[in-house]
Amino acid sequence: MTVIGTPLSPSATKVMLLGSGELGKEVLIALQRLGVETIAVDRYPNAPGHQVAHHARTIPMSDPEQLKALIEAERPDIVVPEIEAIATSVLESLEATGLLRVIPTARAARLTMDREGIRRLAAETLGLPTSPYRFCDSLDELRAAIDGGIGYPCVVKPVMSSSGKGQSKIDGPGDVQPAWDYAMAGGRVSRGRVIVEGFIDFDYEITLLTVRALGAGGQAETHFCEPIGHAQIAGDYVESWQPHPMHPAALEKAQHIARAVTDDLGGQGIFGVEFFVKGEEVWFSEVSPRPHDTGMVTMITQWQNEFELHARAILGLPVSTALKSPGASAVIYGGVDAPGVVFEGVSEALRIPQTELRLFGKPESYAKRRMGVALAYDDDVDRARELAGQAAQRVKARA
Ligand SMILES: Nc1ncnc2c1ncn2[C@@H]1O[C@H](COP(=O)(O)OP(=O)(O)OP(=O)(O)O)[C@@H](O)[C@H]1O
Ligand SMILES: NCC(=O)N[C@@H]1O[C@H](COP(=O)([O-])[O-])[C@@H](O)[C@H]1O
Ligand SMILES: [Mg+2]
Repeated sequence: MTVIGTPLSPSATKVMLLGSGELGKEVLIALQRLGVETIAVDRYPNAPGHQVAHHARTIPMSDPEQLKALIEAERPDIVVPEIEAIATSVLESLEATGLLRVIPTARAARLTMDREGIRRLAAETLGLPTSPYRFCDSLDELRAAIDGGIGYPCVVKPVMSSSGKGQSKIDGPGDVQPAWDYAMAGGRVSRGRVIVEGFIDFDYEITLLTVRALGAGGQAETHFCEPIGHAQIAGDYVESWQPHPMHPAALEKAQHIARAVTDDLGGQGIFGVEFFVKGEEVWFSEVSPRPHDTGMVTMITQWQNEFELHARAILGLPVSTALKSPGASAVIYGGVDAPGVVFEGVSEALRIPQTELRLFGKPESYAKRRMGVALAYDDDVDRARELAGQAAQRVKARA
């Protein structure tokens, strides 16, 4: 049974977020509402989550010594990874002491830290359908992998990256060298290894938010949210909507795969399981053992959004994945490279009916940095997409 203490007192239930961007910020808000004492950690000061937590700490989270020292100093009950680039060996050794819990598990954080652990688990251990793939450590190996069977078109990604950073599509031999160079420059943590995947010519792609929470008897239970459709440009999500209609056979396959992956990863919390779908055929793409960027739409579509679901599941509380209304989200990019930007058009955006905005408060804008998101609801999901898109377009950052 869950008990929650009083923040800033000896009885406090303390949760540390490793990564405090837009997703962590909402998890922190959900935890605060449940009376949890929160510690937000990120690699740079004044990250979105730093601005709403009880405590804000800035360290390079991929440095094992600094991460260990911080966790030992703060003594959280629960550690919640929010990005993948974390020294997960430290989490595994601390979890083994039994003094704290890692969400969902330290092993899940390690396996999803880079693309190799999770891809080999899904495709080779669990036998799930994925794109064909090879891992390569040099340009020559990349060329050999493509010529040796992956073929064209294909997609190259640094093994450790997200939001499309360092990712490119290769249509022919002339694209190989630029794709390699871009991957080397674009990973979140530099490492000379990439995955090359055969290109899947899908009809649509979805995120299936999957929650592992505790039932009344204390046993793990799996809950699925309605499928979230999304559109990506250069590997980064620009728009998402929920629900995305699916053929019942495809939905059943996706749920079956999501259950297989999340059962193996174990623990408590929400997972964003990504799929490519063509007709009734379904490919597993990847999984985040944490809230998913495309799931920001649930801030307007679900009674319990993905951040609240994560907070509840982490704490061992009951969850509901029920839909409140169909809806959509549209990303607001920085558009400019500048610190301390000013957002114009906010009231014009919110004059569009049935919309909401989130401005994340990132201290510095880059042209392609996600700075906010517009949300809209409507019984008609296409109408919701139009409204969210219009609202996002009206918001402009300036230096
Ligand atoms: N093998 C593939 N075939 C077709 N499209 C692909 C393939 N791999 C990736 N993509 C496209 O690129 C997008 C991003 O890929 P992926 O999810 O692997 O990258 P990511 O950097 O981990 O993104 P995020 O962290 O935002 O989820 C996918 O959602 C899809 O639109
Ligand atoms: N696809 C993963 C994802 O969306 N992660 C989210 O982006 C933040 C980093 O943003 P930044 O690169 O702008 O600092 C992360 O902290 C997380 O909230
Ligand atoms: Mg992805």
